[in-house]
Amino acid sequence: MPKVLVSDKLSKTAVQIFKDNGVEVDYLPDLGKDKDKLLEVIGQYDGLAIRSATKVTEKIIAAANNLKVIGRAGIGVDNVDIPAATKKGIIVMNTPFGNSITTAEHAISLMLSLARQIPEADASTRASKWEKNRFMGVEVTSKVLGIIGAGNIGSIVADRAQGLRMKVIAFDPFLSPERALDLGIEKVELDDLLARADFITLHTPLTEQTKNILSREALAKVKDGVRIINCARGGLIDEAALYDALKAGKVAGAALDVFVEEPAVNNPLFELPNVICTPHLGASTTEAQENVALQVAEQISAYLMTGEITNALNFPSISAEEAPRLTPYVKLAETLGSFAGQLTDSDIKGIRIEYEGTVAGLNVRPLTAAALTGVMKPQLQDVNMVSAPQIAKDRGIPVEVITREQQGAYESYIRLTVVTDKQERGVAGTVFANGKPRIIQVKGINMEAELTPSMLYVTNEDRPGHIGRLGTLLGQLGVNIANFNLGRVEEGGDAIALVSIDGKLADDQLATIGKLEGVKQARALRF
Ligand SMILES: NC(=O)c1ccc[n+]([C@@H]2O[C@H](COP(=O)([O-])OP(=O)(O)OC[C@H]3O[C@@H](n4cnc5c(N)ncnc54)[C@H](O)[C@@H]3O)[C@@H](O)[C@H]2O)c1
Ligand SMILES: O=C(O)CC[C@@H](O)C(=O)O
Repeated sequence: MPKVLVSDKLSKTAVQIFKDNGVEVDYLPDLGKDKDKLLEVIGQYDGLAIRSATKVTEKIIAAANNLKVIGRAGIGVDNVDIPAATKKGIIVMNTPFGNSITTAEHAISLMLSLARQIPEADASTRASKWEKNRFMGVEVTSKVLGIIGAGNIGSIVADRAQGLRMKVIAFDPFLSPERALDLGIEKVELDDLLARADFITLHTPLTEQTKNILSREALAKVKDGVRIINCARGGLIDEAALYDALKAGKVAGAALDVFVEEPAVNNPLFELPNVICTPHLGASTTEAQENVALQVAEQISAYLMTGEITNALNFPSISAEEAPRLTPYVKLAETLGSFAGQLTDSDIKGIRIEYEGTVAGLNVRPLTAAALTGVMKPQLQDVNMVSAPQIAKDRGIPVEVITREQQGAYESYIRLTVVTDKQERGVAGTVFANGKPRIIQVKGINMEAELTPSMLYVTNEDRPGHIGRLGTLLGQLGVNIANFNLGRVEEGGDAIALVSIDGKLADDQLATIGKLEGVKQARALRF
């Protein structure tokens, strides 16, 4: 039974879902904050469910020898070292929609709080000051709201702001004009947004491009008296520059849910009266926390129990319907890769994978990942479908994928070609009705062979007596033949024998076979 650790404070709904799905679960909501303890125990788990407190660093991942999946109950995965997880073959998934409405509502709440200085007015009233003249607010109706990042949350904010009769403009290089039209918002450049917005709200992830998107220079370009809201990530605004702009009155107010350093305890911005702060509460509603806990537990369970992949950030999704249809082809692709990988000694210059017929209509990305796994496994023990594409990329191995409709006799087949300096070696296979992979062609030579755990691969010249000599030699070596498959280019040309044998060939047995008259190459293959 797979075992999952919940190391952050997730709704207990998650625990019940894991149990209902047959997954063992340890709910230790404070463990994530204790790096040393986490390092000590992580090796026991197949899955890890987190929010933002657990930092899944390279060191934690290195110690996570059984870990297959990390699930973030939320959106941002900046607390997970995704490249390290990918290299180790660990799926990283999030729940991209579960807290979007809640976060958008928090942004709107902060905007209205800024407009009417609600926190300060509240504090003053409780202090028995009744400062009715001090708190003069602004209306939001007809004001321009500038949204930076119009994705899931940004577009919900746009919708709610339109309900408040605001004019919404957005800067998002990935927002298509059609989508902007659908949302009823005006797509603008950043400088235009800075110059026109009465309120600016940020909804992008923190990336190299978005870091300090509200920099000192950008803040110098804003409309005087703008109000800024950040419910996305600390680091999108240059906090020192914001401090100066607030002090100078260039920015009338800022409402911040997120900070460069979190937990934020000594942030200079706290001194300013025109700043409203919340402690990263964007996703903190009962509804959102139920949603994300439920989703992450379902997603992790599905992956561990059935191989279904949803919302993975480092692997293509595989739906519950697709998973059973893909399984035999995953096996075929990995087997073809393994076949070619075991026969490849020199540097790989490229890999070509052709999908023809029905298989070409499936989601071929997992199949390609499986084929690459097969090719690389003989050289690298720790490679799997998650890490293989990245490893191929890191090693500069170009991977070409071709899909086409059925042209030949087979309803479906996959051909994998490994290109080296010396040659191109192609191997093709299909899946028969029993779901088992079968080889149908090797190096352009047609043959039909089922792949069994232990095989002998021999290339030779097609000469009379060769098969007899090979059979006799195997008998003399005490090797039992389970199946003998043959193919040749033409009479007297290159030929291949693919022999299923019982047990494993020893090195000296293989060397003896290699010396047999007419044999060009002899290899032991394991599947
Ligand atoms: N405060 C919280 O508790 C809380 C809760 C949920 C999400 N978040 C954060 O909110 C942010 C947005 O989440 P989302 O679900 O809307 O993400 P999303 O991926 O749906 O949307 C992000 C948008 O940003 C845009 N973008 C990317 N780079 C950009 C750039 N350089 N300039 C302008 N736009 C750019 C993208 O095109 C996309 O449309 C994330 O950082 C997420 O972590 C915070
Ligand atoms: O888990 C949380 O409270 C915050 C989540 C939020 O930052 C997110 O990116 O989803």
